[in-house]
Amino acid sequence: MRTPIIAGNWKMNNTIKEALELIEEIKSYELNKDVEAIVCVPFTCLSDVKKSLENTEIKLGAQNIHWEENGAFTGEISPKMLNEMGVDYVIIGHSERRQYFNETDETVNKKIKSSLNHGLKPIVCVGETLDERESGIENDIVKKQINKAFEGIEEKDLDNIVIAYEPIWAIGTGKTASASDANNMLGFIRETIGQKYGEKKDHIRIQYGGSVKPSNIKELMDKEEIDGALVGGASLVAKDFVDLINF
Ligand SMILES: O=C(CO)COP(=O)(O)O
Repeated sequence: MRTPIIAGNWKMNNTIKEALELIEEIKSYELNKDVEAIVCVPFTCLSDVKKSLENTEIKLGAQNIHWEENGAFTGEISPKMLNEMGVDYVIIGHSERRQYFNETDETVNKKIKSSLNHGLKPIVCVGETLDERESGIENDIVKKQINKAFEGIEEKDLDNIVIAYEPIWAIGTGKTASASDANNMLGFIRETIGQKYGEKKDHIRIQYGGSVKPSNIKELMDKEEIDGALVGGASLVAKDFVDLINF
């Protein structure tokens, strides 16, 4: 039985003051304890949000990481630094980072390994563009992303990794993959993991992401392969995020 997992990706939103207001509002609601809830906040808010999450079950996530522990990498943040701040999860390979910041399958792989070595749980993002889907090559694209991401990753680490399938054409566009399309792709991802790790494939949690809202969460979560959601826009509104956790 895989624990459902709802993660909010705040992206580049919220000052510290705004972040604390949002967390306070989320905390004012009763949350389903059977669902793992995570907020992935900007680096600048990590420390304050961590304090505000004390005595709650909500986990803390970051949105990126460098694979080295330290060194001449101006503007980057290392796993050691995130670890010190009490971060539990880190999003790796989000399509916005692949598109705007030269994230590649190779750097995604290095970041996953480094996160695991420092006790951080990676949320590994994969997904195809609209062009790729219309050309019918979405499975090939996602399979390649998964295989590269998991190169050199040991079976014992699978319990600490989450995969997020986010078709790029569904992010922030209001277009959601249909629940059955999403379910099919997640099943395909699980099979791809199974080709490498056998039965362990049933342990790994796979999220869907892309215009997830309170109005479509139930249909998505009812699907067998969908273990949770990685949520952008709706995670910035306290009541919506709470409704997603309490789907
Ligand atoms: O990119 C996403 C989460 O990482 C999805 O964003 P939206 O939920 O705003 O479509």
